[in-house]
Amino acid sequence: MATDLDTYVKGVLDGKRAVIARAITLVESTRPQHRALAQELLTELLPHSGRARRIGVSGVPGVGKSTFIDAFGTLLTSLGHRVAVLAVDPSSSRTGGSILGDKTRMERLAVDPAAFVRPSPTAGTLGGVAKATRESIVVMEAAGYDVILVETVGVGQSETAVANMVDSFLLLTLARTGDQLQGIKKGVLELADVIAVNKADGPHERDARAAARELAGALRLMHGKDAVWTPPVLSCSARESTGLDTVWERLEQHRTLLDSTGRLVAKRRDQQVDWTWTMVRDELLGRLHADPAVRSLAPVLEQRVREGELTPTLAAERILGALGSSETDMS
Ligand SMILES: Nc1nc2c(ncn2[C@@H]2O[C@H](COP(=O)(O)OP(=O)(O)OP(=O)(O)O)[C@@H](O)[C@H]2O)c(=O)[nH]1
Repeated sequence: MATDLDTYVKGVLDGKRAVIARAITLVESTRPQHRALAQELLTELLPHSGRARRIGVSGVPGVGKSTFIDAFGTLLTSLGHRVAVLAVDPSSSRTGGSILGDKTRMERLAVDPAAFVRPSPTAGTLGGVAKATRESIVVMEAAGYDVILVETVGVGQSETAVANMVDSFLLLTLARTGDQLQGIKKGVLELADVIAVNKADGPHERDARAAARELAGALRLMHGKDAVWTPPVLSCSARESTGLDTVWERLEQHRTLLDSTGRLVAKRRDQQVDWTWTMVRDELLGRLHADPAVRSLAPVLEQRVREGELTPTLAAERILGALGSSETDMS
């Protein structure tokens, strides 16, 4: 059933779940006629967006992200918040575009009327998935959700992509001490604003607390004593819903700090500009790979570079020179 722009806008602003779901499907679509309508919709919704707390949640598979988001989201809705859960997982085939996958992953939240759980778009490339998620944030905020949790798989570039679309970045980790700390990628520690050692329950509770203290010390060294914000390291149990209130408090503190220093506005503006250039780069790359002249020229040039007959610099220049030209024999 085709839906017109006004129906989309009104339905989203009224918080109608079926329309919100269709609006997100629209912004995820790569079909040209959908893209045009999606941009019109986003233009209408943009003035109604921007008021939510945007939080990234990351951690390696097995750390307990689903359990955490289910418990954390439930805590937030009990405090009166409306919570949207989005995900960036370009490798995701687990949901196949249906919401069922996440319904079973987040049992309580999926049936909570104050929450909306949306699985990662299965668009394929990270650029495509990130674009759809960024635009879905606009839809969810316009629909009145005031906490947006963006989940990411703890591998590859997805974390950086998510860090670039949220205000605060929460890293979930497991009890590790000493040498095991090396196992946490430094890059992801640099993105983290709050860290929580999960599964601090039963026999693991003491280990988790000790690991949190050790990691906190490492972070103080990393950030220096004059840092405006040193990421706090907490411990929690998603399974038993303990320590989650402190995680929320610290995320709130981080957001208040950003807000009071004017950095939240600056950060979001920078993210918009960053997003623009990311899309320009993705689009250019897409055109490059689809260009007939480039496609016929590239294998020849690659071969000549392999044979040492042509420098990579000259080959790159020729590839770029071929873009958009109908000449195919430029080797
Ligand atoms: N003891 C304990 N186990 C937990 C806790 N949180 C999650 N788990 C368990 O850890 C396993 C992985 O949990 P998931 O929530 O599926 O974690 P995940 O692999 O990061 O999640 P996805 O990537 O979303 O699939 C499950 O067996 C959970 O029951 C916790 O706080 N304590």
